[in-house]
Amino acid sequence: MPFHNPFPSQLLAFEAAPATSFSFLVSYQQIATEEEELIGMAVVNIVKPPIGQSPNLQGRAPRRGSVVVRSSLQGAVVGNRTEWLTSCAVLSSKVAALAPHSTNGHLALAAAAASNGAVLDLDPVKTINGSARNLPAPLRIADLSPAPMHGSELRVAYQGMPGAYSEKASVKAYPGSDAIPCDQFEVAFQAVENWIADRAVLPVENSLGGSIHRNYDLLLRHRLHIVGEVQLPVHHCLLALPGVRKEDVTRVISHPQALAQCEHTLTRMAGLNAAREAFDDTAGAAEYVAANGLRDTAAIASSRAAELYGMEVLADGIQDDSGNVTRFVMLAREPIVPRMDLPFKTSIVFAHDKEGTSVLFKVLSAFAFRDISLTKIDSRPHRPIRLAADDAGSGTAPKQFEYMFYVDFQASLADPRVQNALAEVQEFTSFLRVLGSYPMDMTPMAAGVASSDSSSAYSSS
Ligand SMILES: O=C(O)C(=O)C[C@]1(C(=O)O)C=C[C@@H](O)C=C1
Repeated sequence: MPFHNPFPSQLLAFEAAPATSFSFLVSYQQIATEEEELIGMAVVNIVKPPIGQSPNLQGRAPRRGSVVVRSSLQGAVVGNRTEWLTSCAVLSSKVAALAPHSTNGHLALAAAAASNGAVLDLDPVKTINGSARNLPAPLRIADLSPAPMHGSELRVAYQGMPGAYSEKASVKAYPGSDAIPCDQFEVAFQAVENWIADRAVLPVENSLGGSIHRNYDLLLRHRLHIVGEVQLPVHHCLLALPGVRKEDVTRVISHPQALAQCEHTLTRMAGLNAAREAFDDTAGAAEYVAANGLRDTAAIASSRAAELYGMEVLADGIQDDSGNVTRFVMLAREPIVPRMDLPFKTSIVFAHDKEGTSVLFKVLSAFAFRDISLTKIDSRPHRPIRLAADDAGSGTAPKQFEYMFYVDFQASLADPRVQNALAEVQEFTSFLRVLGSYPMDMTPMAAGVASSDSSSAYSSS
């Protein structure tokens, strides 16, 4: 798999074939010398046993570096698709958490599997004194099969664990697809870039918390295209282990956006006096409380997370505003063909290297004079952002400027008004990139299906 390792350790990516097996790439480190040194990477393959059979009955002889075990997760492994995905995510996060602290990565991976019940094949990739990591892997017959073209086979990467709102958004965007959990936003981007997933669905803004800046930075750093949007009503619950009362809780953990969206309600909640602590994602917070048997900690997450991780709902609907909505974008390797017969939105980012506000005024005028409505404008302070390679080499890359401006407007790139406006904008700016032109999510907030990339067979409309 053509990976470079941007992270110091841990889980790098998932490759999901949930019907039969589940693979992910994990790196682990030697910390015995107190210096964190990468000692290996492994492709870990969890094999799903046939229903009703235990793993060691399927004729897979345990090989060197493999373990065949039966224990607590076995029931989930042979259960339905959701349980299978959940157990893959839980098991892989445990392996990723365990491996870096070991002086023997193989043993650590094996031990993690043994404690969770699965057949685990370790296929180590040499990294010490060897350069296997940098050599291209030989093509296999499976690599030549065409990319999946039907909704049921579409692989959609999202950040978080099963039960996260991003998972729900992925399912809303691409009904019938396989949702692939990723531990970080960057992993979801890489999963699409490396053909492990076909799409990524990532949150970009929330009606209470505002923009999710990390993803705007990543949009600029990577070369994926926005091919759709989906808006999801977010209904938060306060979850705790069965029998725990609000009075027992001293700590509430969740994704920072979720904590922000519930801040006032938590402060006013009778019987609750708890510190807040940030966690990677809402469902991950619930799983952490459950897995560690924490009776003094509650998590803010969805009711689905409560079901998945065996938690009880202490309080329901705790977001500060009942109209709490998060907007997600769908990302793909290729842009879609913009259309004029559907309500379309276009997202751009630009920068300028001139002093003052006149450039911004001129850019906005280019849209205003053509009656093009803006739906969002946001700015990010300039930091030394690593741009996608072809932006950096184009000669239009930003040099000295103070802000990157992100603008969404309600029109298609196929519209001549938009093409004229962008031609004008390019004259005032030192950097301009169209992030995508895509169908607007017109579904009523209560339920329904999003507008998705209309050029593909995955279209949900
Ligand atoms: O943690 C999750 O469940 C997520 O999907 C992430 C996220 C976010 O990043 O904003 C998504 C929707 C909610 O607004 C809260 C959290």
